Amino acid sequence: MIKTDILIIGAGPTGLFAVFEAGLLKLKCHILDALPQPGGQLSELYPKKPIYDIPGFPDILAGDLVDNLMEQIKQFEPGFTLGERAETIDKQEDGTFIVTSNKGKKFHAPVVAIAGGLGSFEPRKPLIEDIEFYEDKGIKYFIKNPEKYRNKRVVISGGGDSALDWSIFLSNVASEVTLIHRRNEFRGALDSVEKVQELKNSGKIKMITPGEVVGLNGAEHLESVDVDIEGAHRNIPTDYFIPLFGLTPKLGPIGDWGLEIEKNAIKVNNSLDYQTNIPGIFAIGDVNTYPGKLKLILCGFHEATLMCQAAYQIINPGKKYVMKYTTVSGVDGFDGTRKEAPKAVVKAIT
Ligand SMILES: Cc1cc2nc3c(=O)[nH]c(=O)nc-3n(C[C@H](O)[C@H](O)[C@H](O)COP(=O)(O)OP(=O)(O)OC[C@H]3O[C@@H](n4cnc5c(N)ncnc54)[C@H](O)[C@@H]3O)c2cc1C
Repeated sequence: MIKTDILIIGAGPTGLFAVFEAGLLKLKCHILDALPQPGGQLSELYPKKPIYDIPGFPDILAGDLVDNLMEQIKQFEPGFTLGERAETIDKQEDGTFIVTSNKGKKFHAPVVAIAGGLGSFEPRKPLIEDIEFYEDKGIKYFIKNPEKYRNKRVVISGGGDSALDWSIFLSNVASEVTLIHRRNEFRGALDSVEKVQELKNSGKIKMITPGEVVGLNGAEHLESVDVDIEGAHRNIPTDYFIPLFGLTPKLGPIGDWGLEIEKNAIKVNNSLDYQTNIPGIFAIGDVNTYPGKLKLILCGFHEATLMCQAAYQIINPGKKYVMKYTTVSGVDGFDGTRKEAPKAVVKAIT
């Protein structure tokens, strides 16, 4: 049994930053994630994409943000259990919780913070015969490492941001990019649509609209796709077919924990601390919902911060906590490290 102060379910940016904020309050965290690596959507869906709305970073690659968060929390020595899914939760008589993973591992904590994001990632798959046969033999639903596609022929289908953004990105990597969408209009950001149009005009990508991939060919590996273009059929030789039709959000087992759920998200009390209808269980980041909710990384950071303050009160009932700036108090890592507050600042404020 692993014992900790806060069990965090989900190692996305929200869960990772919660470790830092908890550490400032001298609370220990253990993180459980179904994926084999930390970072949530950032590592799984777009590690090589720049993010432009992280305060203080004019731009930062998603993968680098995850690396930075891991570096920032190292001093608080969080425990990690990766590649295991939180399956069940049992409330104990003393109000604490025991969470059990799908592999039978048990975690005991007075506070559980669900930072499960979209839940388990389930790509929307097109209904094409034999599609399962070609999975990992030329069909990909996520792009993890764009280098895999260097000098390869790629067919992307979809009409949203992912399809547009990856077509733009891979136009500089792949030997040939063909973007296929079943309508003439795209749903993505206007500047991405314009960029794709420019790339098409300059011959850097091919575009087929309206069109739909309806058949897959190849003996051992995908060799070509059949496209229906308003009733006419065309065969396009390709090494990879990447249907980017979005993800079906699935809360998974957490959906059966007795939490109030609204549209696949966990309802929380946003005016205070992101606590759910079960005291001691919090939901932070993309997984929660409340009036005005924005699914953004920086909002997850904020929610994690307030959640930790409330967790402190549950773990240390009646103990008063006075918030101090890190510039004033410094940071005492659990690993014995100390980041000193600058002396001049301490003097000016105390
Ligand atoms: C293509 C794309 C581009 C984006 N660009 C931006 C941007 O520019 N700026 C921005 O602010 N946001 C952006 N976002 C949104 C941003 O990625 C999310 O807001 C952010 O990832 C939410 O973080 P999170 O930690 O709450 O959840 P997630 O990142 O989704 O992480 C949740 C983790 O929980 C785990 N998990 C779920 N259920 C369980 C379970 N039962 N047991 C164990 N583990 C579980 C999952 O495996 C996952 O690792 C983008 C999203 C996408 C898809």
